[in-house]
Amino acid sequence: MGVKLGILGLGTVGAGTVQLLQDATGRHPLLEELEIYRVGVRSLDKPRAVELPADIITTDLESIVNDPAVDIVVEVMGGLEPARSLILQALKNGKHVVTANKAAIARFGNEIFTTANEAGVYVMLEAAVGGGIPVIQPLKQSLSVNRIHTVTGIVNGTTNYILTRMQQEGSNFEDVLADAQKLGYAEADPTADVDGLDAGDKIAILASLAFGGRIHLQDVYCEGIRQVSKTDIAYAEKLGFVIKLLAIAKLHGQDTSKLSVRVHPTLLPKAHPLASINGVYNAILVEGEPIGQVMFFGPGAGAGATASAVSSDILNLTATLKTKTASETKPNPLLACRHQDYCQIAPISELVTRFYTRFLTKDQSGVIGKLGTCFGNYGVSLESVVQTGFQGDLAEIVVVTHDVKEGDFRQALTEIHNLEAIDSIPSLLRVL
Ligand SMILES: NC(=O)C1=CN([C@@H]2O[C@H](COP(=O)(O)OP(=O)(O)OC[C@H]3O[C@@H](n4cnc5c(N)ncnc54)[C@H](OP(=O)(O)O)[C@@H]3O)[C@@H](O)[C@H]2O)C=CC1
Ligand SMILES: N[C@@H](CC=O)C(=O)O
Ligand code: NA
Repeated sequence: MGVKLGILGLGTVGAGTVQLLQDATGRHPLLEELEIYRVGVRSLDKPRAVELPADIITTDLESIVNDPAVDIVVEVMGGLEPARSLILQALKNGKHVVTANKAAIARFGNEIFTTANEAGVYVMLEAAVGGGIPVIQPLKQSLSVNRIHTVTGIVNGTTNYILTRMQQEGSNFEDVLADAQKLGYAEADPTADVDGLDAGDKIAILASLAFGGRIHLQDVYCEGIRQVSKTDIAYAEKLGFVIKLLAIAKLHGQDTSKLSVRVHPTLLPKAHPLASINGVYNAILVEGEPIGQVMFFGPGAGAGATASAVSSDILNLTATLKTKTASETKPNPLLACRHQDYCQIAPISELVTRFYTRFLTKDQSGVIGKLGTCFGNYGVSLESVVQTGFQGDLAEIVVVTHDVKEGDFRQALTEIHNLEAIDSIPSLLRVL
C-alpha cells in the first residue's frame, strides 16, 4: 500500500518537493511508494509551478492533519501559527511530520518533540538547517559518538548571498536583498534573514543536537548584517579578512557546563575553511573528539536543494513505515528526540573574542594615544591600529584587538565614546 502525504504549503519549498516527487525516475525506488494525497495552500487562485489534480488542493489545512488516511504530514508553509498547531495536531493524530520550519522548531521544539515522543512518531527536519546540506541526520547519527566542542556555520543563504555580492561587486545592500527574494532564498519577511534571527533559529537547533540539550532561544545572541558597510568590507579585505555572518555554538572556555551560542557578522581570516563559502552556499564546520574537524557544504536555500532535504526525510519515514512490525512499540533512538534538559548559555558579556572597531575622530594629535590609554585601563591589548584615511574632515582609525572579554571591551568603548576627540564609532565587529 502506498504512503500518503499531506503537504502543507505549495510555495518555493512545497512546489520544489512536489516537482521532485513527481519525477521519480532514476531516484530511490521507495519514491514510487509515495502518493501526494492532499495539499494545503492559502489561495486556490494562485498560479503554481507544478501541476496537481485540483481536487487534492484545499485551503482547509486542518482537514489534512485530521485525515485518517494521511501517513506523513509535510509542513512547508512556514511561520509560527497555524504551523505550530497543525504540526501538534498531526502528531497527536499519530502522523509522522517532516518540516522545514526552523522558526517553529526553535521556538516550540520542546512541546513538538514531547508530543511526538508521547505519540510514538517522528519529527524530521533536515531542511530546517543548511537547506539541502545533510547536517541534521549526520549530527543525530553519524557524529553522535563524538564529544563535540564547536559548531561554526554560515547557515543563512540570503545574508551570505548579500555579503558576497557586496564584497565582489561593491553592490548596494537593498538591491541584492531584492535579488535574494526573487530567487526564493529569503523568508516571507526578510528581516528574519537580515537581522540574524533565521541563523539564530538554526544554530539553536544545531546546538541542541551537538550538545545534547534543549536551547532557550532567548539565550541566543543575534546580530544581523545591516551595520556591515562597504567601508568595513574594504578594510577587512586590506587586513586579510572577509566578513561573514557566522552562527557559533561552542563550549564556554574551560567551563564545559556552559555554552556560548551566538550569531553575528564576523571578520574571518581568508585562510579559514568558511571564508571561501560564497553566494547562497552554506557550510557548517563541526569540531569534536575524536573526529577532529568535519565540514558540511552545499546550497543553503532554494527550491531544488531544500526539496532534496525534505524528500530524504520523507523517504526515511517511508522506510520506517514500510518496515514497522505490529509488535514494534519502542521508538528508534536515532530518529527520536532524546533531549529533556536545557543547556546553560553564557551571556555575551562573558565571551572572549577579538574585536575590529572603526572610529571617526577629530584630526588632532595624540588621539591614538588616548585610545590606547582607555583600552589599557580595561586590559584590552591591541593587535593593530591603522589610520588610513579621512571621511570629510574626520580621521578614520581602525583597531583590531587581541582576545578580550566582551564586557571589558564594552566598558572601554563607553569611556572612549566620552573622549572629546571621538566623533563616532560607526563599526564594531568580532574577529574569529
Ligand atoms: N525558501 C527556502 O529556500 C527555504 C525555506 N525553508 C523553510 O520552508 C518553509 C517554506 O518556505 P517557502 O517555501 O520559501 O515559503 P513560501 O512563502 O514560498 O510558501 C509558503 C506556502 O505555504 C502556504 N501557506 C502559508 N501560510 C498559510 C496558511 N496560513 N494557510 C494556508 N497555506 C499557507 C502558502 O500558500 P499560498 O501559495 O496559497 O500563498 C505557500 O504555498 C519555511 O518554514 C521556510 O523557513 C527552509 C529552507 C530553505
Ligand atoms: N531564508 C533562509 C532559507 C533557508 O533556510 C536562508 O536564506 O538561508
Ligand atoms: Na539540511
